[in-house]
Amino acid sequence: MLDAIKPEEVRGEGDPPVRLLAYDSRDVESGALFFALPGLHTDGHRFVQDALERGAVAVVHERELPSYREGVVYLRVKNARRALSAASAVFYGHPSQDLEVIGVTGTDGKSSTTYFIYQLLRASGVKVGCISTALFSTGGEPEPNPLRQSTPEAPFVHGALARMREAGCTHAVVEATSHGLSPRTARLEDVRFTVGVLTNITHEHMEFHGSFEQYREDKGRLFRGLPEEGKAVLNLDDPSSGFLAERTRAGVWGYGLGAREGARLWAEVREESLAGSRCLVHGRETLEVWVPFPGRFNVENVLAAVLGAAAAAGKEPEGFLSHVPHLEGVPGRMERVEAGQPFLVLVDYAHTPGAFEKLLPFVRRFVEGRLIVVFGSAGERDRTKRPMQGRVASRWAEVVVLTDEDPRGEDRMAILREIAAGCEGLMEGESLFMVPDRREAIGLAVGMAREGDAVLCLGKGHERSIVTAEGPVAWDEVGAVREALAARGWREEQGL
Ligand SMILES: CC(=O)N[C@H]1[C@@H](OP(=O)(O)OP(=O)(O)OC[C@H]2O[C@@H](n3ccc(=O)[nH]c3=O)[C@H](O)[C@@H]2O)O[C@H](CO)[C@@H](O)[C@@H]1O[C@H](C)C(=O)N[C@@H](C)C(=O)N[C@H](CCC(=O)O)C(=O)O
Ligand SMILES: Nc1ncnc2c1ncn2[C@@H]1O[C@H](COP(=O)(O)OP(=O)(O)OP(=O)(O)O)[C@@H](O)[C@H]1O
Repeated sequence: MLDAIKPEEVRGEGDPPVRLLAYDSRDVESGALFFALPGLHTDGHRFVQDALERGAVAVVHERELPSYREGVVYLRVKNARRALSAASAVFYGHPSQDLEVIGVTGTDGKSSTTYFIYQLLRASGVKVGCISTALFSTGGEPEPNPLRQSTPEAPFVHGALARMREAGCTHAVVEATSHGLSPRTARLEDVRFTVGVLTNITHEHMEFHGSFEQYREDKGRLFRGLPEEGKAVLNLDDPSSGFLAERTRAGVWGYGLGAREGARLWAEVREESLAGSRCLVHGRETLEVWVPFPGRFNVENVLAAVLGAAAAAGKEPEGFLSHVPHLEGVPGRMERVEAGQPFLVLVDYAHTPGAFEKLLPFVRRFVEGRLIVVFGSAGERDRTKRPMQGRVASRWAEVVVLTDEDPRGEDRMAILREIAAGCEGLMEGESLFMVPDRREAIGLAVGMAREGDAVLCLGKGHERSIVTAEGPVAWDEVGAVREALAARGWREEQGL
C-alpha cells in the first residue's frame, strides 16, 4: 500500500497490519490506517490523537503534527484524499479492474438512469451491483443508500465494488457526481470505468466548483478517463456533449429526442401523459416503446440507460428495448400520492433550475386548475440557483409555497427570501408563501388545493431527513402529504 500512498516522509518503524481504512476518527477501530483530511468545517489533523486512542496503527497526514507517538507509523503526503483513494483501491484488491464499471454523471437524472441500467442488465442475465443516491446493491436486491452521499468516499466505493466481485457480479453501475469526480475529493480517482453516461449538464453546485466551466470540466473527468475500447454515452440534445466527445478516447454513442446526426438511438414521443410516454425509438430498426415514467426527461434517461447497459454488456441496444415497459422507478421521483382527493399530488426530487424547467411545463399541460408548488433550496450549498428556481417556479405555477429543504446552519427565512427574489408576478400572502416548517407548508398547499389543481412537493423525494443546524431531523415527504390529505378527510384506503 505504501507504493500507492507515495509518502514524502515516513516516521516510525515497522509494517503494522492494517485492518481498515478510516477518514473519520469516530469510525476508527483497532488496526485502522487513519487519513487526516483537511475539511470545510474542521481538519482531520485535529483528530489524530482521537484516532490513536481508538486503535489506529498508522496515520496519513499532510501537515506536521504536534507530536508523534512511539510505535505508530506516520506517512506524510502531499494530498491525503488522493492517498486515501489510491490506498482504497489497493486495500480492496483493485475491484474495478475485475468489473465492467459504468459511471453515470449529469446534473439531473443520474439516480434514475443508474437504476434503469442496473435493471436492464439484470433482466438480460448479467449479475450487477449499483451505488446511487437512492438505491444501493452489492449484487442482491437494491436497498436504500445508507449514506448521505450519492458518490461515497473512496473506501466505501472500493469496498462496495469488492463485495460485488465477491458476490459474483461482473458489472457495477456507479452514480458519478461532480463532487465524486472532482480531484478535490478524489472519491473516484482510482476507479476504472469502461462506460461513461451523461444525462445533462445545467446549473448546480456552483459553491463547490466555482463556475459552470469547472463543473463541466469535473464531470468531463469521467469521459477523459475512459479507455479507447470503452464507450461514452452522450445526450446529443445537451450543449456539453460536443465538449465531452472531444475529450474522450472512447467510442461515442449519442442519443436524443428527435433525429440527430450520429445518434445511435433517438426517440420520437408520440403520446404522453402523467403515466408515461409512447415513443418510436429509432436505431438499427424502429420499435414502439412504452416508457412507464412521466416526462420527456425520463425518455432521455431511458435512452441513456439502454445505451449504457448495451455498451457494458457488449450487445446491441435494440435488444434491451423490450424490457423498458417493465422498468421500476426510483422512489420519490414523480410519485403520485392518492387518497381519493379530487386533485393531483406529486412528490418529486427536482432540486435544480434545470429539473424545474423540464418538470413544471410538463405537468402544467395536464392540469386544468392551478399548479401549487412547494419547495426550498439547500442551505450551505449553491446560493446562485435559488432565484433561478424561484423564476422558473413562478413562470409555471399559480401558487408557490417556499419551505425548508436542508437549511443546515443557514438562516431559514433568508434562504426562502433569496428564492422569492427570483419569483416574478406573485403576491406574498396571496400566491407566494414563505413557511419554513415543511409540514406546515405542505399542509397549507394541500389545504388550498381545489378540484382540478395539482400540488407538487419538490426537492425531498425519497430523503429520510431534513438537515437543520442541530443535525438531521427525521422526515417522510409522502407521509407528510398523506397527513395533510387526512386532515382534509382523504385517507388512503386500508386493506384488512
Ligand atoms: C460539503 C462536502 O463535500 N463535505 C464533505 C467533506 O466534509 P467537510 O469538508 O465538511 O469535513 P469536515 O467536517 O470539515 O471534517 C474534516 C475531516 O475531519 C474528520 N473528522 C471530523 C470530526 C471528528 O470528530 N473526527 C474526524 O476525523 C472528518 O471525517 C473529515 O474527514 O468531507 C467529508 C469527509 O470526506 C465528507 O463526508 C463530506 O460530505 C458530506 C457528507 C456532504 O454532504 N457532501 C455533499 C456536498 C456531496 O458530496 N454531494 C455530492 C453531490 C450530490 C448530488 O449532486 O447529487 C455527492 O456525491 O453526494
Ligand atoms: N434527464 C433529466 N433532466 C432533467 N431533470 C430530470 C431528469 N431526470 C430526472 N430529472 C428530475 O431530477 C430529479 C432527480 O432525479 P434523479 O434522482 O434521477 O437525479 P440525480 O441526478 O440522481 O439527482 P441527485 O444526484 O442530485 O440526487 C427528478 O425527480 C426529476 O424531477
